[in-house]
Amino acid sequence: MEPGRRLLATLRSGNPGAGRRVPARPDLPLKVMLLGDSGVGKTCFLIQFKDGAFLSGTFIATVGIDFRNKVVTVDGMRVKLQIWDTAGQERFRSVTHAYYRDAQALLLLYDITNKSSFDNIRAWLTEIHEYAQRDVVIMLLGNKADVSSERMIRSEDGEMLAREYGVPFMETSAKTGMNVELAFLAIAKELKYRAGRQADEPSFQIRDYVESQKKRPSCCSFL
Ligand SMILES: Nc1nc2c(ncn2[C@@H]2O[C@H](COP(=O)(O)OP(=O)(O)OP(=O)(O)O)[C@@H](O)[C@H]2O)c(=O)[nH]1
Repeated sequence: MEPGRRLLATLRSGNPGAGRRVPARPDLPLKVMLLGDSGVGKTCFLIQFKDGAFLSGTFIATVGIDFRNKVVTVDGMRVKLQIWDTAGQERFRSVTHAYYRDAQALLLLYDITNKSSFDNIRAWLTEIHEYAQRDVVIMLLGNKADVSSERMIRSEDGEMLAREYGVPFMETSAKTGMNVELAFLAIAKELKYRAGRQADEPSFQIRDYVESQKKRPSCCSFL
């Protein structure tokens, strides 16, 4: 019996122990990592999700690795996301590699205004295949979609690369919040689904879900 129902049943039965605090239903803990070149917006992406705020102004590169927790509710279940924000700079790679193994999901970001951050995605995927779990959930994100005037990478190119690697894709903005929550929710849904599908639960396809829910930047690219 679920803890909530058990509490209700105990209260109804008038059991003397009914006044005791019943522990909340345990959260499903999940580890997510943010990866991508330095400056693509990983820290801002995390802050936007966690606090709904955008860190503008001087760019301060992450040193090593840091994490934040956020609980989301997915189809009635509390999912505790532990989100690791990694330093994109090359010199911290050996530190961050050590954390790949424990991650159940990876959000891999590039910056749509920075071509080299997109060109480096293949190298990131090679590292991921080397260090992460085989069944890790990967999502490709083209961040800074709000800066359409400086766009260097077409949305179609992001889509093509994602299709080649069989991963879901969307463009995001840590500044406006576009698709930020959706990225984490889609991952939480996928991992919750994998953790234990209920008999009456329909099957879940993360790519279909992302395609049906994602917002597209309002202005098309100049490319
Ligand atoms: N316009 C716009 N600027 C962004 C966005 N995301 C991040 N930025 C800016 O890009 C710069 C780098 O952002 P960070 O989040 O610090 O980048 P990072 O990927 O964490 O960088 P490292 O810690 O070095 O790996 C900052 O000046 C941010 O204000 C976005 O979605 N839109």
